[in-house]
Order: sequence, then C-alpha cells, then structure tokens
Amino acid sequence: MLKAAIIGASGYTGAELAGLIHGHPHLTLAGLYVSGGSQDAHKPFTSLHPRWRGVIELPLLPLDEEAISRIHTEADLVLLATAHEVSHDLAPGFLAKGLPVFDLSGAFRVPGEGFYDQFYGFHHQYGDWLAKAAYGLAEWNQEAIKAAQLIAVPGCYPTASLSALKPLQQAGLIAEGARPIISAVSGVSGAGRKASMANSFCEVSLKPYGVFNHRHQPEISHHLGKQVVFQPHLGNFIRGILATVYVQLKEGVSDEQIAAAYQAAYQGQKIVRLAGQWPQINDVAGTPFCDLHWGRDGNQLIVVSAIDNLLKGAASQAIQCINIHQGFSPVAGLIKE
Ligand SMILES: NC(=O)C1=CN([C@@H]2O[C@H](COP(=O)(O)OP(=O)(O)OC[C@H]3O[C@@H](n4cnc5c(N)ncnc54)[C@H](OP(=O)(O)O)[C@@H]3O)[C@@H](O)[C@H]2O)C=CC1
Ligand SMILES: CC(=O)N[C@@H](CCC(=O)OP(=O)(O)O)C(=O)O
Repeated sequence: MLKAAIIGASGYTGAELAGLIHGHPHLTLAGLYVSGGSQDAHKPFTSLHPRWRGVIELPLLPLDEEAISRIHTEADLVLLATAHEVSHDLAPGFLAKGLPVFDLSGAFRVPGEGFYDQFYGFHHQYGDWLAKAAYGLAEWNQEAIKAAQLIAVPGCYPTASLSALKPLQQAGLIAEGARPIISAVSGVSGAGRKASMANSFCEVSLKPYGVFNHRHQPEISHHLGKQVVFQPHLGNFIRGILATVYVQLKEGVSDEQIAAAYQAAYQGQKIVRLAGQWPQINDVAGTPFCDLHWGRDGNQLIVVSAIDNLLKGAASQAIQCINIHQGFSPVAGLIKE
C-alpha cells in the first residue's frame, strides 16, 4: 500500500480525496492536514465531515515543521487540496524530497511569462517546476503523467470543456478562425468550503460571473491549442458542472467523422462516457464520470459535458492521475472492475 498525505483535508476536495483513498485498493491515508493555524486543527475529520463517521476516524493535523518532516519520511506521495498560492509555496519542498505531488490547485497548470501575475494575482517563483509539471487530464496525457513528479490536476470547468472539445480539435473538425463557445454552470461547492457572502444560501441565484476574465479561459485555450470563449455561471445546487459547448464545424464534416472523433478518443475509456442522450448533472453527481453527447444543425455543433466538479473536476481525476503514475489500473478505487 502506498501512503498518501492530504494537505487541505478539511476542504471539499480534500474530504473527497480522503474518502477515495480510504476505499482504494493500493492507497492508504498517511495523515490529514490543515494549515498550521487552522481553527480545525486537532479536530476529528468526522466532526467536519460526519458522513465518514466510524469509517475515517483520523484527526486533522496542523501542517507545522514537525508535520512536514513526518510527511517527508512517512508518506509515499502528497496531495495538495489547497488554494493556488498555498500549493505554489508548498509543492517545491515536497518535490525536493523526491515525493510525487498531485496538486488540485491551478498553481502549476499553465506555463507562460506573466500568466500567474495576470490571472492569479501572484508572481510565480518556480518556473522550473511549472515547466516540468504534467497536466493531469487523465484520458489525454497518460505518458506525461507517468513520467512527471509533479502533476497539475486540471480545473473543474477545463475538465468538462476539454473533454468535449479535444476529440474535435484532434480530428481537425473545428472551423479555422472560429472560437468554440463554452457556457457552463457549476454548483456552489466549486467555490470551496470557506464562507463567503456570494455563496451563502440566501444570496445564491443562477447568474454569470467572471465575464471575459475567468482564469479557466486561458487554461482551456492553452491545453486545447485554440482560443475559446468561456462563460461560467453559478447555479443554485451543491455539486456538478454542466457545460454546453457551441462549435462551428468545417464545411463538409459528416456525422460519421464526429462520431469517429469521439470513438477514437474515448473507446475503452471507462470514465468518459459517450452517453447516447443529453447529459444531466444528476447522472454524474457523486460519480467519477464525465458524460458527453452531441447534436448538430448543419455546421453548428452542440456538445454537452457533465461532471461532478469535486470528483472528475478534482479529487477522482487526481486518483486517476495517481493510478496512471503508479501503473495501477486507471480506474482503481473509482469503479469496481
Ligand atoms: N471545489 C472545487 O470544485 C474544485 C477545487 N479545485 C481547487 O482545489 C483546491 C482546493 O479546493 P477546495 O477543496 O474547494 O477548497 P476548500 O476551501 O474547501 O479547502 C481548502 C483546504 O485547505 C486548507 N488550508 C488552507 N490554507 C492552508 C495552508 N496554508 N496549509 C495547509 N492547508 C491549508 C483549509 O483548511 P484551513 O483553512 O482550516 O487550514 C482546507 O482544508 C483549490 O486550489 C481549488 O481551486 C479544483 C477543482 C475543483
Ligand atoms: C463555482 C466556482 O466558484 N467555481 C470555481 C472553480 C473551481 C475550480 O475548478 O478550481 P480551480 O480554482 O482549481 O481552477 C471558480 O469559478 O473559481
């Protein structure tokens, strides 16, 4: 069994990771950590996440110097379920000790001068690690994920969007010069567990945000190799993302070519499902799946993609990355085989 330490284990994605690792055939928990000064330090994990009562009875430990030394010597791999700046600061220390790091934040996803200053509001100090990190879009990047020591698990909207668009881009079916348009709705858990006015029960209403300035637009464009228009919306539900993607096809593209592009990309892949009907959040919430379906009218294609933002959009994709990195079955701990 490989021992996995989770930093940020009291948060939404960290708690999902704890559950997935607890149930994984080849992984075991090597500690659940929160910040050194956390108000939750030393509390039982289950006092924050009671659904794991009697199952994961571990304390939330403060990430102080002693804890970091303990992780260096006792853990086989580290999962960072922390804010971007926190992951940016923590990852290099674990990497220097030779530990593989799977980072759920955006801190190592997009190389490029000035990118983090512009879209994340901090200056990136670790260009060498940023250049060496593998982008953990599991169905698309297996060789890089296997080889890298640092895996940057994609954002939730980019996972939903890229899963829909990459087969078309790879097959060369998208019209030159046309920008695919992604309109996506996320559940409120996408914003994390920390309280904020915008995410409080009485304030949440279906609405757009991040118009023309969301950091996932450049993340999607970079990893697609084509500029996109991306518009996120906050929905009044807890978990899940539904992305509707509008694509202008090249002249003369046939239904068979579109179907072949998706078959070529996902045949034999168990996590991305070609749903055969329009996806809905209820079908994927609480699961590691990404459901896709498409329809067309002439050269106008619509693809719909649905995922659970906390799972395929974060924690279960991180587990897919660990599985690939370690040579386990790609779906170990996610789907019974
Ligand atoms: N929520 C989602 O759907 C998705 C989130 N992500 C990304 O994953 C990361 C985690 O997200 P999410 O789970 O939603 O976040 P949460 O806000 O729910 O959790 C953050 C966790 O980090 C801990 N933490 C904060 N500061 C530190 C620190 N200095 N050292 C150690 N631990 C710390 C928090 O505990 P405490 O403050 O008590 O220390 C908490 O456990 C983020 O980068 C997010 O952008 C990616 C894809 C989807
Ligand atoms: C509803 C909501 O607020 N969602 C988050 C996306 C969370 C995510 O994918 O995470 P990364 O920050 O790691 O990219 C947002 O739009 O910022």
